[in-house]
Amino acid sequence: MRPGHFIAVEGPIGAGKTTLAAMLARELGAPVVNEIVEENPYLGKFYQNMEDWSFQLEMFFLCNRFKQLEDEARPLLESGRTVVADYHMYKNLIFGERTLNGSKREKYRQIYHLLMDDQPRPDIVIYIKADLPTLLRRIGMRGREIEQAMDPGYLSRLIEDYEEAMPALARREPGTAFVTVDGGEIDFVENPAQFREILSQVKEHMQ
Ligand SMILES: Nc1ncnc2c1ncn2[C@@H]1O[C@H](COP(=O)(O)OP(=O)(O)OP(=O)(O)O)[C@@H](O)[C@H]1O
Ligand SMILES: Nc1nc(=O)c2ncn([C@H]3C[C@H](O)[C@@H](CO)O3)c2[nH]1
Repeated sequence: MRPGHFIAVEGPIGAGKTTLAAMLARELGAPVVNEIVEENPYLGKFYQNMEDWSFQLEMFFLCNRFKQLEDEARPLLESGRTVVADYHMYKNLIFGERTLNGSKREKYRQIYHLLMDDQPRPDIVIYIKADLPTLLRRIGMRGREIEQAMDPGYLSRLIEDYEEAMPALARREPGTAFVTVDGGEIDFVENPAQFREILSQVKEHMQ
């Protein structure tokens, strides 16, 4: 059987990852792995006081993603299915490097490698980039209460972090296909032709 593909959608907060992952999964008849948001006990506290809560929050995301990759994605991929995820494991490092300092950052890096180095890695990554006004508008529209306290400066730094991290990931994993979507320009929700264009690029990499 042709082995399944592991497709990850990435980008800064509110870029449209979950939305695009669901649309792609539907078209490809693939199961989707979504990161856990609602049951996260630290996210609201973190947006009110990042310094106090960053380590707990990053560890929570890391452990949840480890469990999902291990328990959900791996068995599906091993059975030959294609899987779509609304995150790439590398996201943990992007956020961890931004929110953690000193010895906590170093400990977190070590735990990241311990947990993630032997996890299945996506072979197709879709990077949705978007500018600050677009992200702020979407986060506002989505209206998750806890996110309304988010510092726009944090979001703006994350946009820059992603702009550095995605090419770095591409260099580190030359076998991985990257599709970049300009989320400020391309509207895959409102414009079906633009969604089909993304889908056809993904399908090309699945040949
Ligand atoms: N291309 C788009 N056009 C219009 N609205 C969009 C578009 N993409 C996403 N949205 C809307 O923007 C909001 C954020 O989208 P979504 O939840 O998919 O982002 P995300 O990247 O998964 O966010 P997070 O980083 O918080 O997980 C949602 O309300 C969604 O309906
Ligand atoms: N600090 C931090 N580290 C992560 O690994 C991480 N992954 C997601 N998020 C935040 C963004 C959205 O508010 C919300 C949903 O994506 O959770 C994160 N925050």
